[in-house]
Amino acid sequence: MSNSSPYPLLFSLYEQASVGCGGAPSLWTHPLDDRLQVNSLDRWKNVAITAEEANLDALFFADVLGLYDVYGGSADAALSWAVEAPANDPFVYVPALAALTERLSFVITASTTYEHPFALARRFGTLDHISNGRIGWNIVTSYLSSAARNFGMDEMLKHADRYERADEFMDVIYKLLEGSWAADAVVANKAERVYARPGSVQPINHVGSHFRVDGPSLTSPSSQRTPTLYQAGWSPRGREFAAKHAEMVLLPKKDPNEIATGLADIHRRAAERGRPAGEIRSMALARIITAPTAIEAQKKYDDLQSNYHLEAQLVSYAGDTGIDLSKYADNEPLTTESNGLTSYVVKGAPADKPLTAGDVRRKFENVTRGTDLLFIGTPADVADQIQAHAATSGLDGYMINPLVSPGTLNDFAEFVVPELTSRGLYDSEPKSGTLRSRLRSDKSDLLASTSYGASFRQTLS
Ligand SMILES: Cc1cc2nc3c(=O)[nH]c(=O)nc-3n(C[C@H](O)[C@H](O)[C@H](O)COP(=O)(O)O)c2cc1C
Repeated sequence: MSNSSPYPLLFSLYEQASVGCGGAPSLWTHPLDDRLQVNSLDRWKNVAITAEEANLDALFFADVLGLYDVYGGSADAALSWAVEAPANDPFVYVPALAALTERLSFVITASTTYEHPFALARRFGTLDHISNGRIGWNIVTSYLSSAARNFGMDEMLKHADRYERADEFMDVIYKLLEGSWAADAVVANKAERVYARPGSVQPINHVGSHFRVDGPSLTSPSSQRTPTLYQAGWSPRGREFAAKHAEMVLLPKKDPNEIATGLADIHRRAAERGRPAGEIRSMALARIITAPTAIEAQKKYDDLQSNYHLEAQLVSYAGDTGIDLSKYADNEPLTTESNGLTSYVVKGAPADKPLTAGDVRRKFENVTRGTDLLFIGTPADVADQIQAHAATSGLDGYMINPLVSPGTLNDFAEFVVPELTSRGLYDSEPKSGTLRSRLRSDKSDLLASTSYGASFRQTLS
């Protein structure tokens, strides 16, 4: 475990301002699902308030910047199935939701490939102020060619180039948010007629391969300064990035032993940079199907299965990986080359038997997908499964990936939270403070002194 005491576990809610949320792209068609209300703030208010009342740590917003137009060579199927479409801007929802809640934190996905670090630092700085430090950033490099074409590029950057740009992006963010305003910069004294000490606010004069930014930051330091940093790199380059920057890593795997090995590798890489294991917390996405009895839970599963559609899943797979299964017959061997989400490519066939399109289709035949972590059964069964998974994987917590909204969240709050609480696995006491202070054992609001980002404080303040 990454912390001295692994319990209680952390729990957040995974969402996307979309109808066909990535993890369950056809289940918005379920009669009880309310995702068609994506454009209504009331719908999001209900989600946020339920999450806050259940004492989840954070509401996480995934995001994409283009349509899923790989399957069948067009966006038709993605639009028809609403696969990660529409894609509203989470930055617009979060200030409203922060005003409607007091304790819940919000993690927003933002891309280092298509944002500009100066503008993003300003937006995060402002949001962190008005939410009292309840903001996290899911740092992504993006994987859709359609996004590249929306931002004036012919095709997306190669995987390694995306991470290289991301590293420089982070330097600019740290220079602005950690370095450009010293701790004593804001005086805010009406009698002396001084807001900020000019000498304590310094330009950053950043000149790099991708960005030229004079600075300083346009926002004064917020309680966290840099938002709490989430990241989900799994490739060797992605893990190196996580080891350098992330405070929360999201593991795109379900097998607890595979997760444990990946986590150990990230922690080893972090240790080489002087970062102790406890500085990097960890979560995986989890699906939960629960009801008071095992028979009712199985009925819920069957009901979800009858509203699940393989084609929507294949549209999602095509967008994630760039591999279009509509072009392959079942027995055809499949490429596993990807410039997209390399870790999402279904692999695993022995060398002498290439993976076929049929193998991948079969993997996605059921609603819980062969690739996803599922906890199913009575509340006690689910708690047993979570406990066993956490003990083997070493994860600090789970991000609930709703199958049906708001049903999955309501079931978790009603059935699973009391069971986990009674076992000491869930902290159901209302928690206040910044997002970072909730994740860190020392309760600090600021980046750890051993983090790479903190090094920009000394050089520039
Ligand atoms: C829980 C989770 C959430 C993710 N959310 C997003 C997202 O919202 N937008 C995005 O572009 N990528 C998202 N990703 C993809 C990651 O940012 C990353 O590209 C992926 O895990 C592969 O990393 P790798 O290329 O280093 O293997 C997510 C991954 C995970 C595991």
